[in-house]
Amino acid sequence: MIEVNNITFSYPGTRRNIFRDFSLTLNKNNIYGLLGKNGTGKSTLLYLLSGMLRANRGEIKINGVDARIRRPDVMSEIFMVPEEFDLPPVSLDTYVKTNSKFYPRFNNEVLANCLKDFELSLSINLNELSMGQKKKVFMSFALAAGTSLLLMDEPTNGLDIPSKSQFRRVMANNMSDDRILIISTHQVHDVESLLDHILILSESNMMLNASTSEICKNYRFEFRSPSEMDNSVIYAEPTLQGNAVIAGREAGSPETQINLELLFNAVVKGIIR
Ligand SMILES: Nc1ncnc2c1ncn2[C@@H]1O[C@H](COP(=O)(O)OP(=O)(O)OP(=O)(O)O)[C@@H](O)[C@H]1O
Repeated sequence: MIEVNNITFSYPGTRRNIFRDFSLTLNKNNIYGLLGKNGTGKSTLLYLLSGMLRANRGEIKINGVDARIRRPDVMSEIFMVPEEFDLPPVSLDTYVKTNSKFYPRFNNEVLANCLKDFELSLSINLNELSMGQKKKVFMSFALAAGTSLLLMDEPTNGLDIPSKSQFRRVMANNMSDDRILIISTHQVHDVESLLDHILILSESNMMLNASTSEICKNYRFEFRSPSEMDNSVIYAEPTLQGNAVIAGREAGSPETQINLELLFNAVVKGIIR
């Protein structure tokens, strides 16, 4: 469990509080989608959770331990895949032998399976990879590390079209009950089928903090013709297939799949809270 308790944070040398008296609780066995407009603080929040940035006030507790302490046993339970990163110019084998020892539950079988799903070989040199291939290797390593908290910033940026469905398969196959996974992204279609919980961040506060089951229980996401636009419609956007609609869901009516882009727009406009 992660508890963010009343944190205030501004970058050194700046006056603007990115977070002010901000709190959040995250529970294990959940894949969280962290959404928000540019500059709202999604990456900053991931860095704060990882312990790489420190809040000016308040505290972040990872499984009951203050993240700022950076105790080795706490750090070995956290893995962050940033949006951009470099890997050292070594073979994957050398990289794994050097770095896997920091993660007590590192699982070579998981690494091999993830790389296979991404159609990558185990015998590769990290300096011979494209950015997209590096991302697949690093995400495979991250999943194999078996940490209880896994943070991913824009994981599908730079992945080609087939790799995006490979990504969903890899994530779904390797998510275990005892983990918290947070995916920060603007590529909502790449992740919407994976998520258990949606967090929508606006400047310094959470505009939506709801499980996908709660959202599906209360709302229907569908396309409607102009003649079907009745009082049940809460939010609508015109599209080529008709109006994309969020409508109130009557008890007993079938659940629909969340249209995350539509939900995001409705929340940002203050129509759904
Ligand atoms: N190193 C830094 N120094 C000062 N300000 C920073 C720094 N990094 C980010 N910021 C500011 O903090 C705010 C939040 O940035 P952050 O990168 O967390 O947003 P984001 O929601 O991840 O944005 P995006 O969707 O564009 O990736 C922005 O206003 C940004 O200008």
